[in-house]
Amino acid sequence: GVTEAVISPGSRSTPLAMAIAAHPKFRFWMHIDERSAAFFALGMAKAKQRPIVLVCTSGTAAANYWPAIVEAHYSRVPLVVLTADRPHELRDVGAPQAIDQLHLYGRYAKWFVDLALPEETDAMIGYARTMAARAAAMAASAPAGPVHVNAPFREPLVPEIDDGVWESVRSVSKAPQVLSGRSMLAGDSAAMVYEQLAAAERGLIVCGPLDQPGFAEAVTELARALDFPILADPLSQLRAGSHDKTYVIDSYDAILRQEAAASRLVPDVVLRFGAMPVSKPLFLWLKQHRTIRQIVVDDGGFRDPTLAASCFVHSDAAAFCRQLLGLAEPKPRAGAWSTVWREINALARTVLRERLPSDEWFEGKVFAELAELLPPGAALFVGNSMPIRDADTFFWTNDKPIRLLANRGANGIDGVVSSALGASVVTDPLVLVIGDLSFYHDVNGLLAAAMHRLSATIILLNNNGGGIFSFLPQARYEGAFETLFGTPTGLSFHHAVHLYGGRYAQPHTWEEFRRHVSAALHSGGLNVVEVRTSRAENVRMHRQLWDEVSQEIAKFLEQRGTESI
Ligand SMILES: Cc1ncc(C[n+]2csc(CCOP(=O)(O)OP(=O)(O)O)c2C)c(N)n1
Ligand SMILES: C=C(O[C@H]1C=C[C@H](C(=O)CCC(=O)O)[C@@H](C(=O)O)[C@@H]1O)C(=O)O
Ligand SMILES: [Mg+2]
Repeated sequence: GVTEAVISPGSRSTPLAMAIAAHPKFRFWMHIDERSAAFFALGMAKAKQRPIVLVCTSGTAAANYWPAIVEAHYSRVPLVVLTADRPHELRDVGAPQAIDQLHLYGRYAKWFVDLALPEETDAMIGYARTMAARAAAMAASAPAGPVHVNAPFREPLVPEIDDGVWESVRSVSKAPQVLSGRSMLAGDSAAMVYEQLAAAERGLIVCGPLDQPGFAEAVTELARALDFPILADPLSQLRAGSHDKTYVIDSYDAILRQEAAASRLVPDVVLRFGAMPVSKPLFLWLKQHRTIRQIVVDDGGFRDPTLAASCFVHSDAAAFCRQLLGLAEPKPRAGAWSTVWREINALARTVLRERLPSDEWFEGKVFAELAELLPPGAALFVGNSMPIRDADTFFWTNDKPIRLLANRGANGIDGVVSSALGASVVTDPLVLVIGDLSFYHDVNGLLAAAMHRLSATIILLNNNGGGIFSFLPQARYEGAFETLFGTPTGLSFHHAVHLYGGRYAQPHTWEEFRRHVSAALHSGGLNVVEVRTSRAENVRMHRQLWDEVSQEIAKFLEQRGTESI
């Protein structure tokens, strides 16, 4: 089932590149810069949810894959990394373009193999096929991630390809796991977890970054059965779509910044699916209240930075929801708990939406605008730093099926352009919202759009530096701040956009913004819409909105009286 590859040019990788080019079922994309190539493959694999092959030659070409492999490891994206290498006799003897590629990516690769040199015998061809199937299966198996296959070749490197070789390869499948009676693992997880959920008076479901078809329907049905509100991260795929959003809370980041609300809305139990959400107020709240019983459902590992989870369930998220639903007895709850969450959420969202500036530029407003502008079926790729946090606060629930993607494994500002362009191969139209330093960091990733005629609309939020640092304590150190943290570049990005054959626009009003984005969505190709903002103004407007939300919530709680919620 692996049929796509991203290949970077090299000589030692000739056998791999020519075999893939000749293979009747493979599609491949050439990418000259291996760092961008790896992020491009990452974005494609993230969107396809299937392993993508990377091919490069030996030397620092292979080393350039590193950042994307780290991101793939932490965001659980399947990659099969094929690095060509010198044969053993040319290793560590001063031969050209020979670096130590053994376990090059360390523990960031789920599996590593240094292949035997090729031999044209049935046994060795069988070995190669088994290694290929094993690599694909290891990359795809939960938790998914990158695998590294190091492939030494001797000269001559040009292969003689006989079309007869394309016979079916090995297959790998997985049967449902049945726990033995002697298993170290707890018994029937669903029954054990359901018992805790049913006993709770104040339950919450927290959905972190997850991208699993069917999960939104399953978890919202579970929320209704349990009468538990769902705190939905923008990357949980619960913010947009046709599923029931009655219980979906989308403004919890702003709500939990309000002390009175945060202290009165503490749950008894939290059932969390996937990684921790982006919201730092949510993370600090869960970490602070150690009485909350936290149950983490994940497809493996122990992702709990609060260090307070009492129970880990390794399972497919949607399947576990269905198991819990199978146990759920209709137990109508008074509804006060979920009602107050929904009322406060509606209040917070209304204040945020209504108090958005109508004329001034404000970075958060881009997400409120995109929720209206994006057509059903679009993908929204969100850059790290402020864009992902603004998506959390200002991309509210809506009924259009819009898929939200980001590189939240290691939260890097590198490779974001390339990852978005890789995803654009899978989902069209695709819009990327990215900051100026992140855009600068991977501007040469735009070559992929020119080389492969890709379509993507890039909304470049240019506040001339690292806007997020203005929200942090470092901002108080006037002297060093701009030099060490703001790092303004003063770059005019339209030159770069034109270098890669893109269309560039810089709107001066929100009406022009809407017109340029709509035109880009219809025209296809590479379009960059640059919005120039001020970091200082951005901080002021965020804080003003947070204050206004807090004041309105305080009034709401006062009206409700002091009774505990
Ligand atoms: C590869 C990498 N280098 C540095 C950082 C630290 N970092 C996080 S956000 C940020 C600034 C991002 O600036 P920009 O892309 O303009 O977004 P803004 O903060 O302005 O929204 C930096 C340097 C990082 N996360 N990843
Ligand atoms: C720039 C880096 O990332 C840090 C940026 C902001 C985070 C933060 O504290 C945001 C506060 C908020 O959302 O209210 C910070 C964090 O998550 O602790 C990130 O580390 C960096 O280089 O780390
Ligand atoms: Mg910036």
